[in-house]
Amino acid sequence: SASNQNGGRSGARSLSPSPVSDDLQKIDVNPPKGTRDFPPEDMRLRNWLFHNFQEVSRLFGFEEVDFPVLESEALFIRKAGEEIRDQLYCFEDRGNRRVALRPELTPSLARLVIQKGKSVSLPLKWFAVGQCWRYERMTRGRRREHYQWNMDIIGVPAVTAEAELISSIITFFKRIGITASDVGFRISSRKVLQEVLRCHSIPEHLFGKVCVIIDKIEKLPLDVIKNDLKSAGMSEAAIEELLRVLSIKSLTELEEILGGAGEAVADLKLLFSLAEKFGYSDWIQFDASVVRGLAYYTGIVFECFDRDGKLRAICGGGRYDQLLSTFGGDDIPACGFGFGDAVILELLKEKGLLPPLNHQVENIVCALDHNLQGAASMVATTLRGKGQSVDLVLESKPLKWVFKRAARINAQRLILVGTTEWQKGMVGVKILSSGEQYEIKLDKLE
Ligand SMILES: CC(=O)Nc1cnc2ccccc2c1
Repeated sequence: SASNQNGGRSGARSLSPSPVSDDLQKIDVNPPKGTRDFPPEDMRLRNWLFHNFQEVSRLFGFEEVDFPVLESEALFIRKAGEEIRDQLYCFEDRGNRRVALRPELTPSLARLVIQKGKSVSLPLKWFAVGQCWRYERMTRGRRREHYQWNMDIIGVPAVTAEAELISSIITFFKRIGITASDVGFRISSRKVLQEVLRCHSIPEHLFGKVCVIIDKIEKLPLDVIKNDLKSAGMSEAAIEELLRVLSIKSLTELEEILGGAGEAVADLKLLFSLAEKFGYSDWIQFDASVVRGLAYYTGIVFECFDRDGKLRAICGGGRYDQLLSTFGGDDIPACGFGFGDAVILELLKEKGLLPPLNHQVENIVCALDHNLQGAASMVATTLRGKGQSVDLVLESKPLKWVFKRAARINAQRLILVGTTEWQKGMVGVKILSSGEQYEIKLDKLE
């Protein structure tokens, strides 16, 4: 039946109040505090970055997984005084459930592994790229969300897993033009701390909390660190020994202090020898002061830093052999890393390595007469059927407008549908880079 544009409701529509008139105030067009929109130029850069994350994950044989951004708050409640806990974006939902926007991906991954149980065979090599959230008082003006690339190997106790993960990150860096003179990895093992704490018979349950305190050693004054360690239950002697061990800068020295029998030294020696075989020795260094700020790491920990020292850690990770069992799962070893989308872009900007990305379209199709709009749609559909991208001009516009739009969208070709040509089943083609112009039968167009 003939109906007007809006389905015959025009009469009714003009009578009902327009939504804006209810209250004249304009909505805030900016995104919520600490969050970002991704307009096309930013989305192109994000897609380029994520494509590289995904390509490297593919090269390493990892499978992609994803989880809800909303999780039970319980997944992230750890009593080790972590910053990530203080800033949890949590709330009570309409069903009175305590929920949180995930601040990281690893707990969700652990949850899914446990949920899958025996139905998956180990080892698992899973990756995810997901948005993570924190709620910070905007006093610090920092972002409340970022995207993280995570790679995890579940079910491999040997440090061959950590060596593989570090290799994947270096593969990523090489793909985007970052070299070993731009960044490096500081590597240590929390088993170093563990052995010191055991020597001073510090109870195991303090381990996570001590690590979280130590992780702040570069950010807080030493006496504050010492006080926190004391109130965490460490003796003066234990604190002194711990701080001394943390200042060790070589594996040889570490072996002298801890002896060659411990797992810490053995793990690190094996990791560094594997690095040699992978060919990335000049990307890594031992640094006993690296602990990372997440309570659940139990072994090797690493973080990537920019050698100019201008930026925060680019990425970080480590072994978390107890996380699954703390969630009630089996005692399954695991290790992984998180790689945020913010610092890496700052580094690429610094290095002049941001890729030039612009919007491209192969064809812009335009009817030269409003009676040929249908014909133009057929031409667009034919080209799209051949895998060609088409920006179809949807209203009758002066040619000047069409050329301007063609330039703005970086069209390679202008396809003109004119009456005389169309009667011969032909269209006009203009190659916009060369200006070359010709007519062609539609089915010859590709
Ligand atoms: C540099 C940056 O944006 N960091 C950042 C931003 N948002 C987050 C959100 C959750 C957890 C960590 C986060 C870290």
